[in-house]
Amino acid sequence: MRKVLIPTKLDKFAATMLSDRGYNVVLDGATPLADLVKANSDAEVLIVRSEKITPEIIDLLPQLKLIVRAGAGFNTIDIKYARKHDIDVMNTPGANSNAVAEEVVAMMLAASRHLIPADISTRKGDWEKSKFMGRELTGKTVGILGLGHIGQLLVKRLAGFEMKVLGYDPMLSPALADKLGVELTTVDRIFAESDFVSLHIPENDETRGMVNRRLFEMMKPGAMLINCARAGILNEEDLRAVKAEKKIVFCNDVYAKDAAGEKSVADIADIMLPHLGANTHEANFVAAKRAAEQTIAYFEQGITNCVVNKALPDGLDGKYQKLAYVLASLTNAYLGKDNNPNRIETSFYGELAKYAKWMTPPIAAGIAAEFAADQGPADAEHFLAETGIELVNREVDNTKHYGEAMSIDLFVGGNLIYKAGARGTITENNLMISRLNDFDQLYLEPSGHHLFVEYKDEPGVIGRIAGILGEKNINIIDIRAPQDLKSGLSLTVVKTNVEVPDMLIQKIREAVKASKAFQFTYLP
Ligand SMILES: NC(=O)c1ccc[n+]([C@@H]2O[C@H](COP(=O)([O-])OP(=O)(O)OC[C@H]3O[C@@H](n4cnc5c(N)ncnc54)[C@H](O)[C@@H]3O)[C@@H](O)[C@H]2O)c1
Ligand SMILES: O=C(O)[C@H](O)COP(=O)(O)O
Repeated sequence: MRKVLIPTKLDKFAATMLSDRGYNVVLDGATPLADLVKANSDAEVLIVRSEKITPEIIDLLPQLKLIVRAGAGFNTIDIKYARKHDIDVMNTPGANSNAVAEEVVAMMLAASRHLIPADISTRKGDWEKSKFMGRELTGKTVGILGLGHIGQLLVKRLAGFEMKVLGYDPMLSPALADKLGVELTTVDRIFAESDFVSLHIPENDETRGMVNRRLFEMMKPGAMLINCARAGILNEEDLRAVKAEKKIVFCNDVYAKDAAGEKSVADIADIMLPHLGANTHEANFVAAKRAAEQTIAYFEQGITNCVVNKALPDGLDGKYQKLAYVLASLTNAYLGKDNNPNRIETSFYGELAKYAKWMTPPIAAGIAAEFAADQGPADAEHFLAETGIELVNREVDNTKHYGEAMSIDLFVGGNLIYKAGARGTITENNLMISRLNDFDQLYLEPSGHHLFVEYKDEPGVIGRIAGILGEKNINIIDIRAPQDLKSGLSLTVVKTNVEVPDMLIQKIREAVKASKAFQFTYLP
């Protein structure tokens, strides 16, 4: 009988459902986690909420196969360490999102109408009506960073207030944004134009500290900032530095540690709650039910679609997987949408060679939008085989001294082979593309919008490209122009402040007789 340990205050429904199915369940939300784990070292499943699951805790459970986070955020679980020990980690996406969306609306209203201080004052016997002059939500602008389960529901819950909704989420399609009534825009514009900014992104290596002074300084005076996501995404010191001057109203639900005691944000938070976002009977029940259902489906049907650490080998910097994605997607764009690759050849130099299989998911995602990069290597290999794409990992020559670099080449066709390829590495902690096709020494940082123009080398071409962009007020941030001496071709890569419209690309193509002209925008 598999043992399931639930060392948290989770609705009893999970324990009942699993016991009925024949699992041996220990549910105890009172005993300290370490004690409980030591007393149940034969557990194969751990179902948790925000408890910190460290390598020490994992080491105490030698038979552990699955950790289920009954909730959304899994930043409290060492998912890489779990992967190293072949332990899958899953969350229960969307199970508590309505509770959080409603909490955000409650905070917006409570802070706008001073409900908490007004209650305290009136209870005391004071009558401070003019002190508590409020503001209305209706007709104002709300900016939402992260439009996943919670962000999208928040848009729906706010519909009655007829607000203008600005949003930023690289994974939200323009079509869905349109349907929701969200104007997709930049993070900067969200902070500059919103009366209310609500954060709904996960905490990870990319988002930690991203909400910082630069953004706070852009905020409108008196605007409200709501953090019901994670403490780590916001730089508290930066907020402290500008809060008074900008009169930012700050509502907060999340802390570095979920525990009693003084809170460092106490001096800057206008409302602070003890991580109440998911704390409703309804959300607790749904999260419990989903955790139990997913556990049963995992062991009895092999269903792993909610596993969040499939593509995470211990010891590999995740930036290399992002690089693999960037190289594959850029190379695929170089081929053009009418040329689908049927063979991928890869070279992994230096230490990267031992992580080759872990690059397959981001490569597959880079060439096929329908494949999600967080799937595991086996899923990716299966997907490529099903799609008819051969994957070849080449022997590499490490005497080239490329360091930790990778090349990805895509091939189209049978007899008449058409190919595109790129090589890249990480330098000074940034992604860098060093070769595109046979254009060497490119040294391009893949971020923002790039226009690629390939043409037979002749003087004056870069000037003509710059002139056409300038006529339309498109600003050039950077230009690279390597040559391929063998073919006599040149490549001009222009980084622009905005996307270059198709019509302008066509004009450039004709003006410089380009063999190739396309624009590419990298995901952040
Ligand atoms: N206060 C609470 O009790 C509570 C409850 C649930 C979730 N949360 C937190 O809220 C977060 C979001 O929850 P969710 O259920 O909506 O998760 P989700 O995974 O459905 O949505 C997160 C969204 O953020 C987007 N995103 C990731 N990085 C981004 C970036 N740099 N910029 C913009 N968008 C980015 C993703 O594309 C995704 O759409 C969780 O990770 C968790 O930390 C807090
Ligand atoms: O990420 C989540 O799901 C929330 O932060 C809820 O956390 P909790 O289950 O500890 O309340």
